[in-house]
Amino acid sequence: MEAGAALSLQSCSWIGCEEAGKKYRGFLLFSRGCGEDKRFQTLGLRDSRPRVALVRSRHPESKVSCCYKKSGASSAESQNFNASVDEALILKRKAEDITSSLNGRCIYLVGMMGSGKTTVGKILSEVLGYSFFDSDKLVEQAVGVPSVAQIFKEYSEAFFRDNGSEVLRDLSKMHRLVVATGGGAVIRPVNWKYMQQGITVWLDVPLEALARRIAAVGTASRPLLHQEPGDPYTKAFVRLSTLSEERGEAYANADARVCLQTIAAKQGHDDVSSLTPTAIAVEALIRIESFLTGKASVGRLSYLQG
Ligand SMILES: Nc1ncnc2c1ncn2[C@@H]1O[C@H](COP(=O)(O)OP(=O)(O)O)[C@@H](O)[C@H]1O
Ligand SMILES: O=C(O)C1=C[C@@H](OP(=O)(O)O)[C@@H](O)[C@H](O)C1
Repeated sequence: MEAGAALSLQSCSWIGCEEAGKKYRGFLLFSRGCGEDKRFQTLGLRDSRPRVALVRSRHPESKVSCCYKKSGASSAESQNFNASVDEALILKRKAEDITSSLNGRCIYLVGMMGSGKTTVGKILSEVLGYSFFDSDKLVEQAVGVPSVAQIFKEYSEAFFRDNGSEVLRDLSKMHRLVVATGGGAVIRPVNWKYMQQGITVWLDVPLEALARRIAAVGTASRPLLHQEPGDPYTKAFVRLSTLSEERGEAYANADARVCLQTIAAKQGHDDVSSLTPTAIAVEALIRIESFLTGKASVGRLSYLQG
């Protein structure tokens, strides 16, 4: 289903699209003209569980964003995500270059917690004229619990992962979406089956940078980091190291790899913390283009066959 079909249902209405007609028959879709974090709404109960549906984005038109102010950043991490006008133009041109070969296929961003899937995903969605979804937020909506941490606590990690798979399955039937997946989505082979309906992109960020970013915002929203002792940076670094070892092979299954160290090297330095999300988004488009033109693939199916 074209996401736009669902997205075009701005006000209170019954779902009329083909897929919704089959699957979500009889559910009332409503939109309150809300902001970007409320582009999806819980519908109603089917199989005794709430479902999600897409509603119109307030900003469906393609546009270039070049300034991102982080909220809640510590002074050490405090920075404007200022992309230069050049970067913003390069991003726009690159997006125009690949639009026709993308042909509406969805983009699934995978990577460790804090790798920038949400931040970069929003930029990509805007410049491509796609809609953006965070699969964890859709799980929260579907379960009716406001945070992933609370889902882990009240139910279990397995319950969270089951719901994550259902969300990915539903999204895989749609087009023109950028999806920021949860960092652990890659561990379930069935999720790859869903994500490979579109193009998967791995944001490969050094552990030190991940831990720095997570320490800046705290570990409260990331339940897998709660158990470790120590200060937020150490907690994050220790746990992320183990997770990264466990998952390295899984991330490498992505169609395109965006390696921050490589981008920094291209820019003539080795400091990944100076890379703007826009520069990372540009690299993502370059890698997607290489994948589409058959010039590069990190290894589709290798994880599933292994
Ligand atoms: N390029 C970047 N440089 C510095 N900080 C970043 C960058 N990209 C994202 N961040 C910050 O890192 C944190 C995690 O980013 P987020 O996009 O939420 O990651 P994910 O969705 O992969 O968990 C956020 O505080 C975000 O502002
Ligand atoms: O790596 C993981 O297993 C997880 C990553 C989190 O998502 P983000 O990658 O968006 O932080 C969230 O799904 C949950 O805390 C588990």
